[in-house]
Amino acid sequence: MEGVDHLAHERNKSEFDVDAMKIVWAGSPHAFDVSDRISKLVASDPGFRKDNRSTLSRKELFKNTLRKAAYAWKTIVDLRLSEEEAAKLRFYVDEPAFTDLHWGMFIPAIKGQGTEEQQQKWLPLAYKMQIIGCYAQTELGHGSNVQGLETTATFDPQTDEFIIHSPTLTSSKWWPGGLGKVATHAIAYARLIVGGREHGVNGFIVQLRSLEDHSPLLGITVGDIGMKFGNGAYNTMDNGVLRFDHVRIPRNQMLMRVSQVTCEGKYKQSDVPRQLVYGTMVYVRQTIVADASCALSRAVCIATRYSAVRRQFGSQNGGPETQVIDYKTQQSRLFPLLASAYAFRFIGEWLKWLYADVTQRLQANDFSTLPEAHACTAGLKSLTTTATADGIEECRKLCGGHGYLCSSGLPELFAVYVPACTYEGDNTVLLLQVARFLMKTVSQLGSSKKPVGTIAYMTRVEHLMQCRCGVQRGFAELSVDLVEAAVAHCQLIVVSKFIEKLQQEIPGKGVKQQLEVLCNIYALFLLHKHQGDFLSTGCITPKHAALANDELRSLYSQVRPNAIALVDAFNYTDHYLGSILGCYDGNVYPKLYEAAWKDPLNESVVPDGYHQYIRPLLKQEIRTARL
Ligand SMILES: CCCCCCCCCCCCCCC/C=C/C(=O)SCCNC(=O)CCNC(=O)[C@H](O)C(C)(C)COP(=O)(O)OP(=O)(O)OC[C@H]1O[C@@H](n2cnc3c(N)ncnc32)[C@H](O)[C@@H]1OP(=O)(O)O
Ligand SMILES: Cc1cc2nc3c(=O)[nH]c(=O)nc-3n(C[C@H](O)[C@H](O)[C@H](O)COP(=O)(O)OP(=O)(O)OC[C@H]3O[C@@H](n4cnc5c(N)ncnc54)[C@H](O)[C@@H]3O)c2cc1C
Repeated sequence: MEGVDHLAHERNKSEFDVDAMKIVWAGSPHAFDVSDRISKLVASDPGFRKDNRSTLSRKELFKNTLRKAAYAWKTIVDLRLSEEEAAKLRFYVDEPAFTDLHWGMFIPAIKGQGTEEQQQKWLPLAYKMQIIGCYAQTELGHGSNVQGLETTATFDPQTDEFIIHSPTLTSSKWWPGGLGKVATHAIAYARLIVGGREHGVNGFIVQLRSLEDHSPLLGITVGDIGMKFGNGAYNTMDNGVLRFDHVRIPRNQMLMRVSQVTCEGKYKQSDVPRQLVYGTMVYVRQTIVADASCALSRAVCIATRYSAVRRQFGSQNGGPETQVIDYKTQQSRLFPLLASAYAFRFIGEWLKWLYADVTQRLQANDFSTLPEAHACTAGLKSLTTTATADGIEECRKLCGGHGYLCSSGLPELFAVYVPACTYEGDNTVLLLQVARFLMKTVSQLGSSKKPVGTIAYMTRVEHLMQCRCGVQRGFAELSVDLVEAAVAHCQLIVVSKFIEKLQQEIPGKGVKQQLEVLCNIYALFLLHKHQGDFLSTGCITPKHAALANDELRSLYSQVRPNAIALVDAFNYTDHYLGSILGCYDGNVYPKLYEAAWKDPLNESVVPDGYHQYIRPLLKQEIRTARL
């Protein structure tokens, strides 16, 4: 049955132009072209093979990641790929690595917090990978509370240097990706001390390892923090520990866009807000939102294709059993996730626009939209990563027992993805930031400062005006409710941006109609899930709730014939999906059967350890010996 498309009958049912939807998903014809070309290039190159990750030891796994990163770099250089193509290549190689932090945080931190001069010095080295950087902020004792970091950077005017020091065990840097075994440099965050006075946390470029033999420089103790959740998964990354023992760096290695220290030991603050020291996190949170739709769509693609292949019960007169995708319960779990994948794709696009807009304004010294950008990136990062991590696990369950096999791709995807709920800001901590922003807005309602952008709706919510006295009851006391309010606010953004997307012209037969169905599913599913809140606040009546439920059922029926085409529109190669259950041709069973025999445990019919442990048991030798 090799070469047969087992999902062809499903593909024939679809009512829209899948190729046009692929362009909508990618964002533009150009983005589609790049993505399509590079994903196929990676998939066809045996150097990027990844199906053996779960069976390798940590050392083998890590060395293999180093090999792949070097091979990816060679490919990028040999083929003269553009920055966009290179980023896509790293994405489709699909293996967390030190390069994520080098390109994703180290370089952006220098760009965002370095002066022109610093950028000119460091960026060319970093772009050519003549130095490899990481982002060393978190410590053993403090991650969320950045102001609580203990590492110190004390200015020594005698030598025009900073002395970077870890005064306590808890001040050891702990977690930075790429730090453990690879990075030659770090952006290390430390409390700035000038003339005995403290000036808050700032970033410093610190060389960690020799560029000759990779050994740690004087005063640096560095290593890996150990195995993390799951086999393979995020263990390809060398998250590290780092201690500084009075390490000296030149003064001009303090990132000086936000504040400066002169050679005379004078501390100066620029006109830009201090919060720009946190700017790299805003940037990365925005990219994490865009990534969420990739991870969720990947899981949904696997679960949808497999649900169309898998049959259980319902055979009539010896005919085929029912495809599990036809069960309403399966649809009610799967289709809201499919809708979420599309919703997150569009919110990711919008957030990218918002970030570009705020960056442009910052360059023109307009800081007015920074609080909103912070709230949106923090809140949407929290919402989308929580929903995606939960969604991947739901997809595993939707695939029944086979979803638990590594060859389904779902266990590894979950293990790799789930720390996204913690890194770049714990999701609850981030929602508290959104709540703080919302409460600040509420407290200003009625003043001359009118809320705009994503909070413009607040002026239209009458009862918020009366809530103000309640808010003063204490933020901490009400934090549980405030976090719920923050989630609701973020969901409102997601829904409204999905609706705005539909107001644009969307070419392709039936494409807009499909997106309308998905948008309605996303919104009505939320209403259904939180109907208690909507009913108790009088926003809807029980009749509305029942209608919403009926409408959802009808929407699921409309998605059903298009489900396979809607996941085909993600345009994922089998290599990227990394899942037998999700393979394009749906030829699941022979592939599962074949894969089982390739497991190292099946290399011999009689396992290692038989003579030592099984035979003595069977022969009752163990019991005899004990008696
Ligand atoms: C199967 C294989 C798959 C393979 C897939 C591979 C792809 C995967 C690759 C993914 C790569 C991802 C790599 C991840 C690497 C992770 C890196 C990290 O985690 S780096 C460390 C990140 N750390 C954090 O995020 C820490 C979180 N904490 C904070 O951000 C802050 O400390 C805080 C905001 C929680 C509190 O800060 P504090 O100064 O105490 O703030 P206040 O609450 O007092 O607020 C003061 C004021 O500032 C405003 N504010 C706060 N933050 C910001 C900001 N970032 N930007 C702008 N403004 C900010 C805040 O609102 C307050 O404003 P005010 O007007 O006073 O109310
Ligand atoms: C895989 C991975 C990669 C990482 N990579 C990097 C990296 O490259 N560079 C780097 O610097 N860091 C990195 N980190 C660290 C990461 O940024 C932190 O772990 C994260 O910010 C959470 O901080 P924490 O560990 O201190 O959590 P904690 O703050 O200790 O959280 C523990 C619990 O306390 C709760 N909590 C904390 N504060 C509050 C509060 N104010 N109110 C209510 N509840 C609260 C949280 O919700 C959570 O439930 C990485 C972490 C992981 C897991």
